[in-house]
Amino acid sequence: MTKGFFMTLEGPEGSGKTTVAQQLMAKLAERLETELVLTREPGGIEISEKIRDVILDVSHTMMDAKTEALLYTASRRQHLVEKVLPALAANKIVICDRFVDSSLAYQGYGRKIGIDSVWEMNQFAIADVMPQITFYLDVPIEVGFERIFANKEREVNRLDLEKKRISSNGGRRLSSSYLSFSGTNCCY
Ligand SMILES: Nc1ncnc2c1ncn2[C@@H]1O[C@H](COP(=O)(O)OP(=O)(O)OP(=O)(O)O)[C@@H](O)[C@H]1O
Ligand SMILES: Cc1cn([C@H]2C[C@H](O)[C@@H](COP(=O)(O)O)O2)c(=O)[nH]c1=O
Repeated sequence: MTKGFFMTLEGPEGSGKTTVAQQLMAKLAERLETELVLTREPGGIEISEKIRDVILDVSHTMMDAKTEALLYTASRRQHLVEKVLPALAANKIVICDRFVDSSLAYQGYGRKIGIDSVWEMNQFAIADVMPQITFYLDVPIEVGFERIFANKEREVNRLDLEKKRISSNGGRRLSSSYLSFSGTNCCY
């Protein structure tokens, strides 16, 4: 049985998840004694950051959609057991930039693998561990991409290059896919 509190941020690239996560962290730290952990997916720990590098490498244009989905899931599993679950067991508040909803939206809908298949694959990794609350930053995909491409310091990754070609229709599909599986604990 986990203790602590697990919250996640979701939304398209450039929607402001990292910015909001840092602000949330600062506000909570002002008000609470509880220890806070700010982390991200894919990544957050050494093994998962290495998996992130493999996924986002611009030279990996041959990557199969299911391979990509499995890599996100493997990264999630390791991050969960090595960082998130121990923090929750120690009664900490964990704020995570992306979690399983990203896989449902990007791999399930975006890559057309299917929500049920991606959910099933992720169950093997997360075994019913879900956030108590998810904040969805509802920013149009085009606005998010304008922001990130305006930031010359941000390294452009394989997925950014792909999405530069995404039409506004593709963006709307991603947003509506997030909304389609939002649960009662989600602040979308
Ligand atoms: N409310 C906002 N209005 C305008 N620009 C913003 C806002 N919030 C964040 N930004 C800017 O947009 C860019 C992306 O923000 P941020 O990194 O927080 O988004 P993100 O959702 O975490 O992106 P990514 O998915 O690429 O990690 C940054 O340059 C940031 O300064
Ligand atoms: C967790 C997760 C992420 N993605 C995608 C979304 C982004 O394009 C990249 C990197 O994430 P960032 O927050 O923008 O730095 O990975 C995904 O497709 N599936 C996932 O499960």
